[in-house]
Amino acid sequence: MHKLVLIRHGQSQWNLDNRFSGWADVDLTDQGMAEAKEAGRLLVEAGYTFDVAHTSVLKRAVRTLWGVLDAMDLMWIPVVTDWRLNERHYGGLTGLNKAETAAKYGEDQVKIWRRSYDIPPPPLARADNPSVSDPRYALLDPSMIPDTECLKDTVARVLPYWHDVLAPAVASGQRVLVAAHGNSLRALIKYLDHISDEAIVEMNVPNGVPLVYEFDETMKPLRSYYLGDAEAIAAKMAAVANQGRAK
Ligand SMILES: O=C(O)[C@@H](CO)OP(=O)(O)O
Repeated sequence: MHKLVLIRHGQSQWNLDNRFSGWADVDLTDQGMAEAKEAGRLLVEAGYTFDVAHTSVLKRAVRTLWGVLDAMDLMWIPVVTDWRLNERHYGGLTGLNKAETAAKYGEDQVKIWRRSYDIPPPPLARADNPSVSDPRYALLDPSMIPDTECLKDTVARVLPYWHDVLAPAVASGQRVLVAAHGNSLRALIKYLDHISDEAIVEMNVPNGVPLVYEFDETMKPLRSYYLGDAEAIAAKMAAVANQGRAK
């Protein structure tokens, strides 16, 4: 049997401020860093260790990974950063307050923008897209840099990373940790658990909680589970869902 551990970053400043983040490079709050350390502690307690870690090119995921690895005394393992693990691009909503956006456009519209499978938020104008001139994407063909993304678009970049990089590593026996984002993880989870386009709308990933996947020898997912207190995890998931309320 093979195992893989996924973790969404801890609370970011814009999670706290309830703003759409997407590709904006927002840092963790002190609580977010504490969540990362606690996740590392839980992983040690449950007997986990890792040979390699993968994360996005956004500091809230990178720093979460650092916190987890620090708590596990594993800061020496190889770390691979890749833009394909980035959060879903939030287009023209990036930086806006979610509750204010819901008050202006309605909660239903915000839920469509946040959670529908194939309806993207309004795009950024190319000239206003800071990622185009961001050095971290300099090696990317500019046509690959999105101006907005729906979850389907995120699936289209996350799955090649799964098939080409992550799944072969796990299948070869490496113990892999992935620190990423709510929607890049929803993209992967949708694929691994065969979740329908309709059902994925109601699925929210809590901040800073390790999610373990078990696979058979052919990399067929057998089961998955979060580590930690079930009630606290359910409360964190509900809090994520409620971010789209007008209040
Ligand atoms: O703002 C974002 O980029 C994401 C994750 O924090 O939010 P949401 O849960 O609304 O998709």
